[in-house]
Amino acid sequence: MKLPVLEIFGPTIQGEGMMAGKKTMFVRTAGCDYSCAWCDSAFTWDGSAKEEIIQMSPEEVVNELERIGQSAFSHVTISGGNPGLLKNMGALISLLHSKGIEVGLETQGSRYQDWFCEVDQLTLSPKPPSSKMDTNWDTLDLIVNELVTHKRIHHTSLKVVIFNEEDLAYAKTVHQRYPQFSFYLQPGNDDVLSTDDTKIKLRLLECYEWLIDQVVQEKEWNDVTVLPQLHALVWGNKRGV
Ligand SMILES: C[S@@+](CC[C@H](N)C(=O)[O-])C[C@H]1O[C@@H](n2cnc3c(N)ncnc32)[C@H](O)[C@@H]1O
Ligand SMILES: Nc1nc2[nH]cc(C(=O)O)c2c(=O)[nH]1
Ligand code: SF4
Ligand SMILES: [Mg+2]
Repeated sequence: MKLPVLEIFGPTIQGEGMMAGKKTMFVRTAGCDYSCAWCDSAFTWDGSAKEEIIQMSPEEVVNELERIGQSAFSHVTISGGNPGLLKNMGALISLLHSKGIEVGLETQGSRYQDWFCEVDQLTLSPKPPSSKMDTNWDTLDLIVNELVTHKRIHHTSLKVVIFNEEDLAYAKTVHQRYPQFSFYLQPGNDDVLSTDDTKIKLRLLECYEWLIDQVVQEKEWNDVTVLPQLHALVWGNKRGV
């Protein structure tokens, strides 16, 4: 019943999507079934941090969250890697709920788990062409059908990262295929290795402005939300924030 954990950090703010700005702790699991060309967390799957992976029980995860967060949090975001690969995540979610802590989770939507229906804010982030990954639409349809059947629409959002016009066309396909979910567009960070914070921040704002310009023109984008990665704007490419 252990989970491969790579990082536990916080309290910080959720930098992305439907809960952007919300105070939260993070649990980052190791391992991903994708290898996105621009992944900002490649250390979770490329082997570079394999010595840092700790197999932890749900109780050990909660103990560590409470050790570093004290009582200064009531929300936990689980990300990765792809936490959707882990069949036994349900036990951690139940334990957090039993302590009155809400749970958000980030996944690309390449695998379904029953416990998706227990997540308070589930973000499905299918990957556009610039990632060089292919979307399995049958799997994404299955996940969406399960979430709709279990009345999870208001606990779920879609978020697509955008680097170019081809990505925007892909995002439009996703939005039109699953119009029932709130939809977020996020500018891509094209320099995930840079340590020059001033340069990163200016570049991210430039990409954010470009994305806003694209969206405001078009009727098809009338009910989307365009948000940058707030943590990247504040802290650049720093890990553990
Ligand atoms: C690191 S991933 C982990 C969760 C899951 N594997 C996923 O991709 O949804 C968390 C979020 O960061 C986004 N992301 C990763 N690299 C990015 C980049 N270079 N620029 C903008 N967003 C990025 C992903 O699209 C995803 O929404
Ligand atoms: N502050 C903060 N917000 C985030 N939202 C999604 C993140 C992720 O890496 O999944 C992330 C992260 O790493 N930090
Ligand atoms: S799916 Fe998420 S963690 Fe996996 S490679 Fe892509 S962005 Fe990185
Ligand atoms: Mg991140």
